[in-house]
Amino acid sequence: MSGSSAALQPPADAVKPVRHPDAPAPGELLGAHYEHCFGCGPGQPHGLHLEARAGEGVSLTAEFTVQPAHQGAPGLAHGGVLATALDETLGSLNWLLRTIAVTGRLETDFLRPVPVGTTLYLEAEVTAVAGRKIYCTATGRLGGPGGPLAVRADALFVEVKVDHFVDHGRQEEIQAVMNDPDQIRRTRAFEVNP
Ligand SMILES: CCCCCCCC(=O)SCCNC(=O)CCNC(=O)[C@H](O)C(C)(C)COP(=O)(O)OP(=O)(O)OC[C@H]1O[C@@H](n2cnc3c(N)ncnc32)[C@H](O)[C@@H]1OP(=O)(O)O
Repeated sequence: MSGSSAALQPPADAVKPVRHPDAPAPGELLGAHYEHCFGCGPGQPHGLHLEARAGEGVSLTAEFTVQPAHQGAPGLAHGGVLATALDETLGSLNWLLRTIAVTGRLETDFLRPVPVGTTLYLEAEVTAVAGRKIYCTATGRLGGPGGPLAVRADALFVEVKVDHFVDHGRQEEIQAVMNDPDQIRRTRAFEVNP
């Protein structure tokens, strides 16, 4: 079964998303937003090391290669890891809007098993925005853009202030980010508009 629930249907007053004028150009790699992010950070040895690239409008593509550390069943990717890849890809869209937002709801369809060693090719786009609510959708294909559809997701992200992280995050990590002399790295840790 597939298709998103009523909770992920944009309301009647939803509008089309607007790409931020300073969003990276189509084709540009977005880079990791935070070194220790499990989804994209280079500082996580068993992380996904997902690489996202800006697309046209408010869309992007991303890739990640399933490693032995990502197994659930023997030789197959864990479903939670695949959901993480979708979540990270969808979350990266907010950089194109220059909005700080967190996942409120993520609905995932697992359509085919994904073997270890496979590169999952992901495509995502924001479909609608209603106030603080950002509606988006993503697919993951085996091997490349024309590969078989393996996973898909619909999600709702909710815009938050940077206080969301400062108030709830462990002080150790928040302080380390705040003390980073690199302003871009500091702001991107929370995907904040610099
Ligand atoms: C920095 C980028 C990192 C990217 C990494 C990948 C993304 C992530 O994994 S983020 C981490 C996982 N997510 C989280 O930890 C979020 C935890 N949840 C929260 O903090 C809160 O519940 C939060 C912020 C989502 C919403 O709370 P709050 O700010 O009080 O807003 P709230 O008033 O409840 O909701 C706002 C609107 O969203 C809707 N909404 C909120 N949650 C949901 C949900 N689960 N399903 C449907 N609608 C929802 C509400 O109904 C409300 O709608 P309306 O405006 O029409 O009344």
